[in-house]
Amino acid sequence: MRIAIFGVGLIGGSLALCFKGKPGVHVVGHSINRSSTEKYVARGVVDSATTSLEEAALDADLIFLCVPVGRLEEYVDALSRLPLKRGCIITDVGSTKASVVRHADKLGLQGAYFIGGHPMAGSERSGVEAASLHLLENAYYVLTPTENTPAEQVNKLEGLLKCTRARVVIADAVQHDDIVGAISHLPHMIAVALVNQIAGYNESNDLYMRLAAGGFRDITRIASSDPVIWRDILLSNREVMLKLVSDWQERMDRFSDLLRQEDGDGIAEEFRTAGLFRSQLPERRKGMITSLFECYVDVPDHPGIIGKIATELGHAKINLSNLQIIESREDVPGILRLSFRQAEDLDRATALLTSSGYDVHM
Ligand SMILES: NC(=O)c1ccc[n+]([C@@H]2O[C@H](COP(=O)([O-])OP(=O)(O)OC[C@H]3O[C@@H](n4cnc5c(N)ncnc54)[C@H](O)[C@@H]3O)[C@@H](O)[C@H]2O)c1
Ligand SMILES: O=C(O)C(=O)C[C@]1(C(=O)O)C=C[C@@H](O)C=C1
Repeated sequence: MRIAIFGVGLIGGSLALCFKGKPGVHVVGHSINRSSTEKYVARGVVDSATTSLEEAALDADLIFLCVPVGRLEEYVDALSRLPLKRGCIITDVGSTKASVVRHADKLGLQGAYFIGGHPMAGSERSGVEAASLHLLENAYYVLTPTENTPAEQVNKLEGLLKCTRARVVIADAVQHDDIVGAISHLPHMIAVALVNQIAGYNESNDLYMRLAAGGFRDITRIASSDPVIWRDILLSNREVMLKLVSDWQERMDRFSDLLRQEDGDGIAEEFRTAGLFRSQLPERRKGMITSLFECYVDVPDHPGIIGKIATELGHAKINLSNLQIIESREDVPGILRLSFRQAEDLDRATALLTSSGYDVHM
């Protein structure tokens, strides 16, 4: 089986790593730059790489388009002009689905099938350097076949995606964009607006930046995402975003009213409602390179306490992937953030530390 990946960056590279080395599979990477193709091979992410679109697509059974959303349609067009292998499946990983699915449907590929795709995993990092074999593990992977897509082809793609260990979900492309606009694209816009607002204040007083602690970091991680990738996503989902921004402004207006009216009960109610909904979110799944499985441990301000916790975990053969002190002040208990690569390690660490008398929370 020959799998071609156009754009071997964070997502394309992570997919390539999932397929590479499987028996009978050859993964070919495509980039418009020779230096990039050399890098893909040197890093061992693909079996071969080329700058030629024709060469990459030739005889491919499966083609993944992993370029910015704004480039997807021209790739579908270019592929439609090539003599593709009969039964070839072309899929993409773009964060919006309606426009590319509509475009491919209109085009009517000869002997090949287009099935829109979107793995709901990622990170604020980009490029092949950020690719990971585990990125998509346990994440939802949305496929958006249309009524013209044969079920057999969808099943074939679903079967191939098993290598990623993601969970496939079938959705309508337009509905996908409404929902993902709300739970992914809007948060990115809010994070960026918030960072830029604070950066403005910081120009006259750098204490803003120096005091920015856990809360600011937690809500703004995604503001460091790639500008071109996100420009394309937001423009492609423009209509949906305009409605969502307007709803967001209404939410902010509500907060302004509550503040103006000094309505403490109303403010507390907003937090209560939000906390309740958030506590019902599905269990945190792996799907991000940076966050993985995490828990927080309240630690007393004793010298050597961090070493003691790390040693306890080590003795129990629990693999810690990161450890961060997020709050530590004299005479006040601190908070340790522990990150693990496996859910099982998180569960075992929680049980162990709780039985040793530590307060562990998620
Ligand atoms: N970053 C995420 O969290 C995330 C998650 C799911 C899906 N996606 C989608 O995956 C796709 C790729 O995003 P990524 O995060 O892997 O980005 P990336 O920047 O890591 O990779 C993009 C790849 O496309 C190539 N590329 C960039 N501009 C190009 C152009 N003009 N022509 C041809 N190739 C070009 C780059 O060389 C790179 O290999 C996007 O469509 C994005 O919407 C991103
Ligand atoms: O975790 C992140 O950094 C992401 O931005 C991942 C995220 C998301 O918003 O959840 C971003 C874009 C994708 O299309 C899918 C996933």
